[in-house]
Amino acid sequence: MSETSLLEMRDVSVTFDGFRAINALNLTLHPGEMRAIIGPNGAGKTTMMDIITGKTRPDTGTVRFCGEDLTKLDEPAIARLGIGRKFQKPTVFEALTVQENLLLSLSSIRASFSVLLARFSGKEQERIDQILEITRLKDHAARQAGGMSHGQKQWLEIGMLLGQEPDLLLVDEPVAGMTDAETMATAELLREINQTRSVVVVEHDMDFVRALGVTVTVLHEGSVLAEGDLEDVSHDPRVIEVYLGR
Ligand SMILES: Nc1ncnc2c1ncn2[C@@H]1O[C@H](COP(=O)(O)OP(=O)(O)OP(=O)(O)O)[C@@H](O)[C@H]1O
Repeated sequence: MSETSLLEMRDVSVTFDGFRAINALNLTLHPGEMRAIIGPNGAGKTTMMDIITGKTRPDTGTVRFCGEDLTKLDEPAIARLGIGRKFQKPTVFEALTVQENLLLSLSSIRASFSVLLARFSGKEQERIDQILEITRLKDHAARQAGGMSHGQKQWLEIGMLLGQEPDLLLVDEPVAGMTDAETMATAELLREINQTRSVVVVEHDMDFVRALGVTVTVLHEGSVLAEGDLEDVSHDPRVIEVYLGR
């Protein structure tokens, strides 16, 4: 592993029933970096996230995070190392308030409904307030999560991920189904989070990816097809052929 990498995937391949979903994939993420992953349907984006989080084991190759070999660890161990994932569909506790959802997510508290009945410390309230601020949910703390808009639920779930204090956040299609204003606010929100944490975000929405202003990795047939600024990769004839020009 190079000294400057936070996450390094080398020659990673995985085959499902003879179909090679990830094919000699190489990816290096530097500490503090935010990376956008794009690519057509079936390119292997979700499978790549599954490999990083330990949900899928690669057939060959290495995956290192802070020097640790992730292919030897299970999902809870990888989460404990500091990798948190947000799936596409929000899965907040609808019957609880925004604040209660965040309280349950805090890494300092053992997630259990009994914590809702117990007193929690000023330090925990302080962290919840910080997360409410980052996720633009300060004015909604006492609202029931089920009554929030789709975009607000996504922000709450990003907030719940922050509650686990991961060093690296993996975020899967966060702006699908959002309004344009929510999409731009989400780009801003992730940029703020990226001031203190590393982020890998998979997204199809090019306006959102442009607003992130970060290096883009284009996946195609399980490999990296191109990498660079969105402007550069979007002018790459190979990328136009397989993805942007369709
Ligand atoms: N468990 C599995 N068993 C068999 N095939 C799978 C499995 N998981 C993924 N695949 C296949 O691997 C390929 C890559 O899928 P993956 O979901 O990683 O792509 P993706 O880039 O995330 O696509 P999308 O943008 O549609 O979410 C697809 O052809 C998919 O059908």
